[in-house]
Amino acid sequence: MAVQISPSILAADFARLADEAAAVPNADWLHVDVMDYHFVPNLTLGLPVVEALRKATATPLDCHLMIADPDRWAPAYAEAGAGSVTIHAEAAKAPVRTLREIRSLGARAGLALSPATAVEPYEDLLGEIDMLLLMTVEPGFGGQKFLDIMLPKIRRARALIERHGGRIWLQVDGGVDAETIGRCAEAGADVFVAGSAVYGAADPAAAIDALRATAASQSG
Ligand SMILES: O=C(CO)[C@@H](O)[C@H](O)COP(=O)(O)O
Ligand SMILES: [Co+2]
Repeated sequence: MAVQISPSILAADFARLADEAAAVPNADWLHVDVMDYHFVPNLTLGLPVVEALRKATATPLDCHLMIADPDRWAPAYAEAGAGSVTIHAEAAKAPVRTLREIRSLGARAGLALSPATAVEPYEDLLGEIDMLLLMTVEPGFGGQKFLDIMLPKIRRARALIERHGGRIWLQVDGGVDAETIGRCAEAGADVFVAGSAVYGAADPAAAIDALRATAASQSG
């Protein structure tokens, strides 16, 4: 699978989101971190901002829902035009129903696992998803240090995905930068979220090109 880069707008200037989206024309996705003060101790943005962003950019939106009730809200993000909607396994009470609803609305369905959540118990859900998101920091904030202890989990997830036909994208999110992306790619990730490493750079588009090149050089 070709490397994909999904810059997180959590690290962008929220007062200039349309300009910040335009600053990364080479991004495959725009990663939109939705937080609700309940699932995580932070509050970011919700449906009205996703709807506005949808109109402001042609880049597909990769919505990462860090919210307490994804079963209730995830379909609305697909209806708002997100290209991909990812729910957390720790929060969803009816993940199969919710993932099916996301897909039926035309979006890709993602399942996210926080660092302490093992991937193996979710093997039976792999047929319901298009992307598995492994958090490589505790969810809630950008700018945290990459957790190296997640590398074996990335390898195990890649092996599981391959056993199921290799169709599912494997996304890593948190602390992904020029120094850590190569290890993630080598371990089997193929979609890379990067917030600070892109929007903290003087030239965000050049930072994406550099991240993509490093990941491509390390992926198997
Ligand atoms: O979901 C999250 C944080 O909960 C991420 O998407 C962060 O926004 C990534 O930011 P960096 O770690 O790359 O700065
Ligand atoms: Co995220």
